[in-house]
Amino acid sequence: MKMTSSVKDDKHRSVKRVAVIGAGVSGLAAAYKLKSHGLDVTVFEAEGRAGGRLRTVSRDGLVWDEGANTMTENETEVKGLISALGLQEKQQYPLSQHKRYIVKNGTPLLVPANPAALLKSNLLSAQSKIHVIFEPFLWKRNGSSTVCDDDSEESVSRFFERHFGKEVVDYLIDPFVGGTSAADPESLSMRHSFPELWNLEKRFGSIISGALQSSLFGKRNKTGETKDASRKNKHQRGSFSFHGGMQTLTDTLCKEIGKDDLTLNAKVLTLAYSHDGSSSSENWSITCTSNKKTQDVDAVIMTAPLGNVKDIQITKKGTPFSLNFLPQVTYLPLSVLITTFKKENVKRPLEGFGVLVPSKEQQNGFRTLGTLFSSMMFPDRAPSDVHLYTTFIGGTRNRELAQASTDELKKIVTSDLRKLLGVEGEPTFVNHFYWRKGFPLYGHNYGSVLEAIDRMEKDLPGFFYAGNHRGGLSVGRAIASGCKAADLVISYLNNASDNSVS
Ligand SMILES: Cc1cc2nc3c(=O)[nH]c(=O)nc-3n(C[C@H](O)[C@H](O)[C@H](O)COP(=O)(O)OP(=O)(O)OC[C@H]3O[C@@H](n4cnc5c(N)ncnc54)[C@H](O)[C@@H]3O)c2cc1C
Ligand SMILES: C=Cc1c2[nH]c(c1C)Cc1[nH]c(c(CCC(=O)O)c1C)Cc1[nH]c(c(C)c1CCC(=O)O)Cc1[nH]c(c(C)c1C=C)C2
Repeated sequence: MKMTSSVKDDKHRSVKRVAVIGAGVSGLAAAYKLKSHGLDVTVFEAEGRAGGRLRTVSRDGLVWDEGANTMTENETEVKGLISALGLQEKQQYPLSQHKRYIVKNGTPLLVPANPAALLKSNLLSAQSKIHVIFEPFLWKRNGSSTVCDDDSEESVSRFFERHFGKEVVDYLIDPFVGGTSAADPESLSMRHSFPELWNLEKRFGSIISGALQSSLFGKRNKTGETKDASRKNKHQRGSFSFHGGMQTLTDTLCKEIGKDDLTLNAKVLTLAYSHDGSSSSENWSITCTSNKKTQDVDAVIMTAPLGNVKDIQITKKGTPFSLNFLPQVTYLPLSVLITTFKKENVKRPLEGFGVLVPSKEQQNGFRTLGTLFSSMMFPDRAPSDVHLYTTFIGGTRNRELAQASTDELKKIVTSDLRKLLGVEGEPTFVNHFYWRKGFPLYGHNYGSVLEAIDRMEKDLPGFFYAGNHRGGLSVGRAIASGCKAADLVISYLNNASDNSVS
């Protein structure tokens, strides 16, 4: 009787089989790439739906995203994927997306888009503006006289305070990191959150002169790298979504991968590596919740959050492979509240992307992290007589509040939007989605998390890790990480075949 779903005696079949664990955007991008390369792929997804943190809902004439709302095309892998899927026509660019607001003293102020606007803006005091202009000279006097050494885990707040002063941290950096990671600048490691700026300091000292010198150098340099960069800029039209919401991307990926190769409600429980030296094929056996049968594959791409990987029982050549070396990853909880208000009840609506609330503004009674002006960005996502808003609550700033009831959060959101936009009365529609583990924190121990991922890959041949725990939190970075893992699998399998032939 055949106990496994693969053909055990067909050791030298030419088509290799790969398991992708997790059907978030990184796993789906990896699976799509492997399949396009002619490999057999099975995607295992624990939940009853694919998409992970890309999650769009369409109801009552509204379209909203409960996870990622927009993405960028900064990574070449993203551009390649969108074009391979033929999704360019479905890309939806937000109206007035460069208008972003930060709250100061209770009032939303436009974020300055360039240095001249910064000088005119009320977001910073005259003293802070001078600090920014003279950063090339002041940063050395303010901070330690030497550039930080590689191993220290300096926080984002300390780094920027050394360069630009406290007010810049409080009213630019704090809201920016809140709106891109739900974290606060004290908890984040500079090296892991802003590696480019971290390296810029190492090269040039001053951030401003470093940025100027590297852009000048880039303009003078006529090498391929510069041409690439300018080509890239041409195509960078900012953030975008898709018609129908962000899930259009993962739905399209699922369609291309095909139902038969995507198993939902299939939480992976065990992974066994059993290379016996006789063949390069089918070294991995997998069991999951949906199917008691073992599935045999040649390589594995893991995209489940590291916290979940710890729950998987892994064995190597019959012996338990302990994952005790994986450090604890801190996760940030987040609630996302969708509200609509009749247009006539919003007295001071703002056009643009959205508004961010710095931590300091809690002293003025604000409790949310920020709100996206969803129907201002995408007018087709709500009936024309209402405004649709997407508000974020929780993160490191307020872990408890992230878990509050819908009713309590509705009051908090309404109160903040009353102060910011002049909403009156109750929202006409409310929807609440709670992410218990919304984001991994790129905190001060993040170096050890990355080392542990490297160790897993080194000790487990044919095992590759991808997703937003490595190399960045954004959708674009997750896609790039999935595509890179797929490339590594392809060369691993090619090498394995070459070795088994010789
Ligand atoms: C509220 C919110 C807003 C965001 N906004 C933006 C934004 O505007 N722009 C942006 O660029 N990024 C945004 N992000 C970040 C971005 O959405 C994520 O970083 C990205 O989608 C992560 O993709 P992933 O594939 O790495 O992980 P995930 O999407 O988390 O996918 C991992 C999958 O693995 C599955 N899984 C777990 N354990 C197992 C197991 N044992 N077996 C099988 N499957 C398993 C999970 O169910 C999940 O589907 C946001 C995230 C959140 C939470
Ligand atoms: C207020 C909370 C949050 C808002 N969005 C997110 C949170 C936690 C999640 C999020 N948004 C973006 C990313 C990707 C980050 C990246 O590394 O690219 C994540 C994880 C996109 C994004 N949102 C803002 C910026 C500046 C970016 C980067 C891309 C871009 O510039 O478009 C700012 C921002 N986020 C929120 C609001 C209301 C807002 C600005 C007004 C909500």
